Amino acid sequence: MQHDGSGRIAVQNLSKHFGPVAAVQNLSFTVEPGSVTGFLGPNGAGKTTTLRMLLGLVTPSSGVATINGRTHDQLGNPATVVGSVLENEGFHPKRSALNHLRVYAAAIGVPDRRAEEVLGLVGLSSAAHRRAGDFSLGMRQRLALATALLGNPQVLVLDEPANGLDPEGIVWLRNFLRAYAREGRTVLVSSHLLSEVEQTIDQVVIISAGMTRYFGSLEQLRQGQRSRVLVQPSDAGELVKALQENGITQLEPTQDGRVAVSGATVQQIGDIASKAGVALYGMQEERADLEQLFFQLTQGQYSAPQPQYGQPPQQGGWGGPPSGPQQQQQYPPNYQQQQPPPGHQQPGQQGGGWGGQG
Ligand SMILES: Nc1ncnc2c1ncn2[C@@H]1O[C@H](COP(=O)(O)OP(=O)(O)OP(=O)(O)O)[C@@H](O)[C@H]1O
Repeated sequence: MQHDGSGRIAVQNLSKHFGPVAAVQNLSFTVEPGSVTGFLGPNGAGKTTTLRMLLGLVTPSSGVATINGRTHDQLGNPATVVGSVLENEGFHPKRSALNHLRVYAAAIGVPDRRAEEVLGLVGLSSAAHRRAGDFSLGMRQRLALATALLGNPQVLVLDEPANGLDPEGIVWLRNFLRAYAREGRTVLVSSHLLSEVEQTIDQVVIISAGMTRYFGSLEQLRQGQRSRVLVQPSDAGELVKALQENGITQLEPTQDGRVAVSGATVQQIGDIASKAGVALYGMQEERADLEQLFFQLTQGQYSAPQPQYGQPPQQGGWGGPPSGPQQQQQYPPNYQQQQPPPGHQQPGQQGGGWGGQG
């Protein structure tokens, strides 16, 4: 069947329920060719389920996931459009790497010589005649990637590809994926660790509890990092009151007894404290790194957010009622970017993981 050849992945209002478990809830995002997109979320966020729906392995409860404007079953010979490596894919342990690839090459109708080519692409030529059962985890991942590449696909979907790779392997994979994307192809890489893929990806889709939390460029996410000031006052209650009276309301107690103030400069805080007669014993500016931000965006899946000042006091005024764990994160508000940046205006998409094209 014809498809539009765009290389675009589109996920639109995708949901999947397993009995009472809402694994994926109304996810929408798009992944464009020419860049590496990270598909990020904590364990159990719904990444694998989303990727499996994209790859035609799980039927959505509602919504649709397409590649080139088509669902997986409409792609004709899918291995020539999308190569994937999903978790826990096995190889016949006694078969050599080359023979494994030849079997798959025959299955998708590509010539035998392609098996040798892809072994070279993933740096496994010297192990071509070794049994896959004797491979290390890193080598098995390379072999899975080689399998995914057999059909020379326009789209590559990898589930947690860095698992089992040594540092050298991670650098190699990073360079490989970036070069692949530079050829105008689409690369979607899932991970539960932002730090693991931060240097590889340009775009990012962040999900938590089956819902989209952020979707856009990594650069934009970086620029939006919120800084805060950690203040050690003589009287926390008085300082909080004074700041709130001056319209500064993003205040949280820290575990070490300080007050974390967002949305105000050191100078503003100092001036307000001084006018209120509150002595300050120290102020420290803290800039959230990307990993902290990722955690903030996704932590609602398992734990209640940090307590905040300002709402009906509890526990001596140190704990306002947090938003519930399943709510969209409130921090920072502009990160709930359901509106993608320019070039990402299409409704929904998602991607997959390490899935050797079977
Ligand atoms: N076949 C299934 N039957 C029942 N529940 C399932 C099934 N597959 C996934 N789930 C549930 O759906 C939710 C999302 O799981 P999923 O594997 O998609 O998350 P994930 O983000 O890929 O997590 P991880 O990083 O741990 O692989 C989890 O609560 C999981 O237990």
